[in-house]
Amino acid sequence: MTLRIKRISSVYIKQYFAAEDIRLAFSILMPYILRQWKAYVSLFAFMWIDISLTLAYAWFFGAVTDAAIHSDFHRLKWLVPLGGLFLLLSVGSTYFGNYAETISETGVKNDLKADLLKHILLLPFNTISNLRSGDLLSHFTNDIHAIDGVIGSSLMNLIRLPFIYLAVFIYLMQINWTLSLISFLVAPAALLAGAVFGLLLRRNSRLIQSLLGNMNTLLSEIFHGYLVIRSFTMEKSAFKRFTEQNRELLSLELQNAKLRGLFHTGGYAISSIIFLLSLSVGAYFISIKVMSVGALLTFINLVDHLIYPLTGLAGQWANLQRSVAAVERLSKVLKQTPESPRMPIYYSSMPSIRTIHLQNVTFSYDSRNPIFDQFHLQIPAGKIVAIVGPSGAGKTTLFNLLQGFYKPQAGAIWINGSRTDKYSTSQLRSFFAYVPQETFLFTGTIRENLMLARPGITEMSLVQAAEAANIHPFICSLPEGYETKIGEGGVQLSGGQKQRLAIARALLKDAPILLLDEATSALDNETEYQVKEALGRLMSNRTTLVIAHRLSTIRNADLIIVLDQGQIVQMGRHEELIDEDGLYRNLNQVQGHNREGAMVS
Ligand SMILES: Nc1ncnc2c1ncn2[C@@H]1O[C@H](COP(=O)(O)OP(=O)(O)OP(=O)(O)O)[C@@H](O)[C@H]1O
Repeated sequence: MTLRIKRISSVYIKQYFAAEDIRLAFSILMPYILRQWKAYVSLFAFMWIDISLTLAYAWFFGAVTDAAIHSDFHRLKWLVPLGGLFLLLSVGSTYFGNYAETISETGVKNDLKADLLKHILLLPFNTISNLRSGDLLSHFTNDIHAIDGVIGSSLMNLIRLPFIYLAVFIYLMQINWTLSLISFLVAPAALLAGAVFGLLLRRNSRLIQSLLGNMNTLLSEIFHGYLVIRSFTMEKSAFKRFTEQNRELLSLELQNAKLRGLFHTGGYAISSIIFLLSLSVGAYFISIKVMSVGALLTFINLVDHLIYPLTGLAGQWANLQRSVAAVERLSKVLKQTPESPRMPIYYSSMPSIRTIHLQNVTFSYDSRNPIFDQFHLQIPAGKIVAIVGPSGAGKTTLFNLLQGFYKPQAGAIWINGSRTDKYSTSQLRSFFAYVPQETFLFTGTIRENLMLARPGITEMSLVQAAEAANIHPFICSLPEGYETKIGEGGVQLSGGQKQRLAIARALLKDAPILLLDEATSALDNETEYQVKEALGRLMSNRTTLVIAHRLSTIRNADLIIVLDQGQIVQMGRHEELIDEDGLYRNLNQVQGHNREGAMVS
């Protein structure tokens, strides 16, 4: 039994102090705190001014009272201006102390926020795909704001409160040691109440933080999947999931409020008892002439400083723990190894491309089910190469590997005679202009969306690219032309218009390898023909890899590679492959094309 109690209490003590978590939090935050060292040194100085002023004020009240009782006008003459000086000092230190606190807290938070985003932008694809977008958002909206306890006033209070307690206790002992000892008697009760409160509050705060992350994930899913929710009449179930989480949050917040309420009431009760006791015993001491009225006033003024540091310490400790939990959540992202130490930059000069070569490439997303196993592929320079194959064959994965979004577990990819892992991320990304399967446009104007492909582009190149993608006439038909705002994700555009903008953006990048993943799938036949014609001109001096499901779109390709379950099952030109008894002919037949690639009526 005693062993069990010992074990339980050791678990609680461990949980309460959580030394390892605190060490981790400080190891992450210390560089940011040190960057704001001037603000922290000022805060430390203001803390001492504050402690000194607390004692000085209490002494002042006593001295003024005694001087008034004894009609000592000579003393009052210099005491009153001294009080004014204390007041000025107090106002000044409060103002500058608050200012230093804001600088230190916001400075740390801003730097941390910037570094966190930078870190996320540099994470490898396989890491980022395992992190939930709602949690990532929650790091910025909740967690960073919850770190106050380890960087701001709570941290300072953890240092300040023991000092103020000690300073006041020594001072009060000199005034009247019997009275001081009475207040000392409640110290264990105050400490214990604080400790229990701290532990419960910390546990609740952790649950709240994690629930906020879940709610952010749910909300981001609702907003991104808005169309699906409305068309599948999922409004009720989405709303129900949200209200359930919201209710859970409310109940946790209420528990927190109850805890705080209980704690503050307890603290208030203890303070009031001590006040009454001190006043009664003090009044008795005055009546037997052991104490002056001024001394009692000083005592009463200060005695509260013997209670709130004890109860307050636990509150500050709970704040610190809550912040430690927030840093712990941030550390899950921060400890992930970035892909490269620096942000890649845009390379404008277009290197000439010779070949792309995949040698013995083995790759799997989950290290268990290989998408490619000992895969070989030689892509000739300056040609149009089409990749076809059934869904899930590995076509997009091939594009992902080429661009270095994922690294093969074995084998190597060579571009221009060098292994891709020998290129910096900036160099590697400069080789490719990519039109992904799902078009993504940014909130802003058409011009802004095109310009991001190549900073500092001339108006002529911009228009040329838009013309090549057959989107220029449409842009000119809009009242605000290139300055038209396209809404979040380009919601104000049709699928085909978005796709043509994405093609123009890729063309503007002027990279030597063009990767088109179903880039014309949203276009009608006429537009597709025009875009392809324009693309054809642009493809002339670059290597183009095209993924296409509609086989009619790739029959002029220089080389068609037929992929099935990560293997090349056929390779050749359309005319050669259509004659072979194989997957390519089957796929053609399924799509109802004849030998020339025309639709069979
Ligand atoms: N991020 C990922 N994590 C885990 N598995 C993935 C991931 N992306 C794709 N896969 C799996 O890898 C396989 C190949 O997918 P890939 O997207 O390359 O196929 P695809 O040939 O481009 O298909 P589609 O024509 O349908 O676009 C599929 O089985 C898919 O489930």
